[in-house]
Amino acid sequence: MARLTVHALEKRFANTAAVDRVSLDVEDGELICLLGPSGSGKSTMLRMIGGFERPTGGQILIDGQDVTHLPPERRPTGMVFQSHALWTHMTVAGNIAFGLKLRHLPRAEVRDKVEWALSLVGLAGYGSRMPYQLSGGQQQRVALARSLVLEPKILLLDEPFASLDQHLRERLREEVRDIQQRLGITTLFVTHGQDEALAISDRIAVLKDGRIEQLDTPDRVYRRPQTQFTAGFIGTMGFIEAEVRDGRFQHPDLCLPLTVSDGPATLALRPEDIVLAPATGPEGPVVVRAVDFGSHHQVELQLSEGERIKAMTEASSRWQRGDRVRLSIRNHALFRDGKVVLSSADTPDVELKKDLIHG
Ligand SMILES: Nc1ncnc2c1ncn2[C@@H]1O[C@H](COP(=O)(O)OP(=O)(O)OP(=O)(O)O)[C@@H](O)[C@H]1O
Repeated sequence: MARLTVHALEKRFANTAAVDRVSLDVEDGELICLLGPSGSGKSTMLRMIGGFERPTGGQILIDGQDVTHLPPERRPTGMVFQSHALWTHMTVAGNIAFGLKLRHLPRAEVRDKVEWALSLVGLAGYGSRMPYQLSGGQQQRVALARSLVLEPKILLLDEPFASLDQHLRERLREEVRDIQQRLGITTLFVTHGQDEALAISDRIAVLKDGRIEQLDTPDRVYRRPQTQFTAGFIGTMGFIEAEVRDGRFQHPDLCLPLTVSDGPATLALRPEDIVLAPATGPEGPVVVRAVDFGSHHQVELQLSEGERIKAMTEASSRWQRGDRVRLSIRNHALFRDGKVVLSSADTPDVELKKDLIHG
């Protein structure tokens, strides 16, 4: 068990800050996903923590010890990269034992630890195989075992399953989460997959342009996004722009009372927070696409001002292209200048929480 503290960590390449004075505390046994679009600085941050990239500023502490300037092999960290990078001329057991042999451990101890690591990743009995005799998923398991066998205090995973197909990726990330929880190992996991982050994290750090936009539990990142960027990046979100005047969001398709000051604002709606009913007149949003996903339908709507938003409806719903609807809204959030000014999930006001029907 260990605690990782990153303080004002910075990496500048010429004029750009790939990581821009980021501070982060990862608690004992916690798994934090670094989530963000391509180029947001996730890998650079992880590589600095692992010792593979030299910071241009800031500090990295593990259990209070400053490791900022130590080489990778002198840090209590284990890193797994996107490409497995196994030694092709060595057996699976040889790959896993390599780091232990550098530590000059007795042969019997090495053998026991390799067996332990192999069974931990579900590859008991595979020790004598060569890497080319394994599937991509099995090779990544070996890469994970090779890291874990050294019993690092901090596990660093850089998109470890990005090259695998979706089903395998889902299975492996669940296995990694199980192993991580069983060992109680403090972990940073880089991904640009929001599903992956939501599925396995204790907390998610949403990165944008080298900075943390929001650091929160998956539930809060999804339901209480603090910035419009986070709201749009995690899950599906529809945005509608209009004026707030006289305590109402002034949009022809929505009659929404809001307790915020007057001025332009952006309303954000999740598909599952929109309820559809048949329109009572010739006006209102129109269905432009209805897709059957089996478990539910997704209905794309064009609003009166031309905006498009998505609604999720029950599998039994029968909406078709061209249908006119009226909207009811459950949870919603309001943004101004990219920052949240109101989130109905945070509002104790019962009036705001009950369905609001177009009036
Ligand atoms: N060696 C380098 N030299 C110059 N710029 C670099 C170097 N490495 C990374 N960068 C830049 O730093 C920024 C962050 O890159 P980084 O690889 O950390 O992002 P990322 O979020 O991991 O992206 P991805 O998801 O595509 O891997 C990018 O703008 C990238 O172009």
